[in-house]
Amino acid sequence: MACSGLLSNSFIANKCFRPRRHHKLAVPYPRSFSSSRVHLAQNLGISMSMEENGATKQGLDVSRKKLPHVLTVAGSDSGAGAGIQADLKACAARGVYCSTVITAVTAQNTVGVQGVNIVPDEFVAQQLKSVLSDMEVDVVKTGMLPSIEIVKVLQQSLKEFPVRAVVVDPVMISTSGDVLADPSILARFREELLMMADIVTPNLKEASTLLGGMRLETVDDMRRAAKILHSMGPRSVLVKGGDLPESFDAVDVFFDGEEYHELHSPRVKTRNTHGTGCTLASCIAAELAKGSSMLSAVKLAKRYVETALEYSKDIILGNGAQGPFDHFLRLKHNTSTGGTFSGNELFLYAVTDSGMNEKWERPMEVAVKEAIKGGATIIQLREKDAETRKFIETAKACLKICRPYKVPLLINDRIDVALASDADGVHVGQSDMPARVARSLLGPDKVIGVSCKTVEQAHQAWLDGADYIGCGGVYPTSTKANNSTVGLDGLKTICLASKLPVVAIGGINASNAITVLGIGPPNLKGVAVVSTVFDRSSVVGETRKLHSMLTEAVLKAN
Ligand SMILES: Cc1ncc(COP(=O)(O)OP(=O)(O)O)c(N)n1
Ligand SMILES: Cc1ncsc1CCOP(=O)(O)O
Ligand SMILES: [Mg+2]
Repeated sequence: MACSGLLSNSFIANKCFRPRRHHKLAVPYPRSFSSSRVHLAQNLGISMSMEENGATKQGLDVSRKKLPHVLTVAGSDSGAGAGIQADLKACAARGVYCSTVITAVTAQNTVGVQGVNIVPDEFVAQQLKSVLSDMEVDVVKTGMLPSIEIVKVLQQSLKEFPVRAVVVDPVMISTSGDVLADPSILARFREELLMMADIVTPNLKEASTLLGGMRLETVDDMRRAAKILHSMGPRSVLVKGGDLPESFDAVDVFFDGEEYHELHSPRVKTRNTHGTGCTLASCIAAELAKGSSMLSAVKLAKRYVETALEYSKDIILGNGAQGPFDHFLRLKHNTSTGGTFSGNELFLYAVTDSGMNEKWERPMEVAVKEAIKGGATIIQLREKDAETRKFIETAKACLKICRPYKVPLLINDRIDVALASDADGVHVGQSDMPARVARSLLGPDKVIGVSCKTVEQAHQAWLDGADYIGCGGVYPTSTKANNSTVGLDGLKTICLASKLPVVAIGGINASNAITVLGIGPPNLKGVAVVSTVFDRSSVVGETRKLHSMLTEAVLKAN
């Protein structure tokens, strides 16, 4: 039996328990998005035959999937908040391979830029050739281009090795106000680089500088700037309004030559904004490499940056005015749930139901105690109709039962009840309070579970700082009316996509629990049950039966 989810379950033991030719496109330079079959196939992640894509057979794997690939051409930031380092982190966070051509090495920190050492243009050319001639780059993202010669070198390289899209972040002024590009480069930007850009992403200062000092103080000014910049050649323009005075939201203006889109996001109060421009542009590039349209790439990138800023707002690093942020959303949460929640707690997850308790004339505390005695490894109080005060009292009483057994007690839906009772966490669904908000209310030490039926929801749960996801209904159940099912296939797809541990829920009982856990992904950590343990005359008996079946399956698989 394929039972790796179970195999990796340490909780039970604890408790009792290679080169390929570059696809040259027959598309006129510099326009880069092509509907050619090669690129359509690449967008879909399908490898074309060797003969079709022009590669030779020798030494190649015909069946391999195309890896989305962004090449960043930018400067190195010793503080690692911006530049090449930010680009690498951003692409990694978005699941895209990132290669690097370094144009300059800067000495900088949170205070500012202390030194810039420009890489000789011949060596920039050599780096470009090394990567572009070999590594199937989808999208090039440019950052700091510190000399006209380097811009020329890049232009030449892209003529020789066209890519699908070019994202130009016109880095001229760092967030600390230091000028990073020679002013004479401006003309070249305007005449050449903007011409080859599929999108250019200036902030207000950069847009103003590119437009000869145009005053940009309102969203209408940004719209005008976007239009003029668009007339200079890029296919799309994103003017970022993060520095717009007196705006409540952060407003960016996107213009593709036809339509304007005002993209609003909540303004995150933080000093940790160093590298947001590089990160946003890299994310746009990453999403384009994965196949997104330009507007959705921009939207996804904005949302990611907003999330990362929110997560990193309290990080303290360096003494300067602007700190870096955490692209992986982990630094702040290193201490999440005291670092103790591993996911193994999800092995046998008992979710209460007051209707069932009433039917069997059993107080909640008794039901919880029996479930724990039978081997439940985590409890959730799911009380849909309880009065708030009573719910808090019950939660407190159940916590007294759970704590000596070190069994976490979570509260379904009600963050207020979790806070008031000092429960170990909450479980929220897609129509409940967003996990990100729950996290900011509960802090880093509480457990947060999120119900997910799709890969996108699972990804968002991770972005939002959840600790696990509940996936289901796996099977139909009368416990939760009108609940759509994902089946075993859906469960497996979500587990494989999830970076978080997963517990399966919905219609799980003694006859199918082993099959469910047997589907294999190692992050499938357990089963959550309601009726199988609580709609029975003996909670302890039913829980024990399920626990010993699961444990036996683990031991057998081992
Ligand atoms: C472990 C676990 N997984 C999923 C759910 C369902 O939560 P939700 O989608 O919010 O539905 P309700 O339980 O609130 O009806 C859960 N409770 N526990
Ligand atoms: C709360 C919930 N969420 C998805 S299915 C479900 C109910 C599961 O109940 P049962 O274990 O009785 O099928
Ligand atoms: Mg809910």
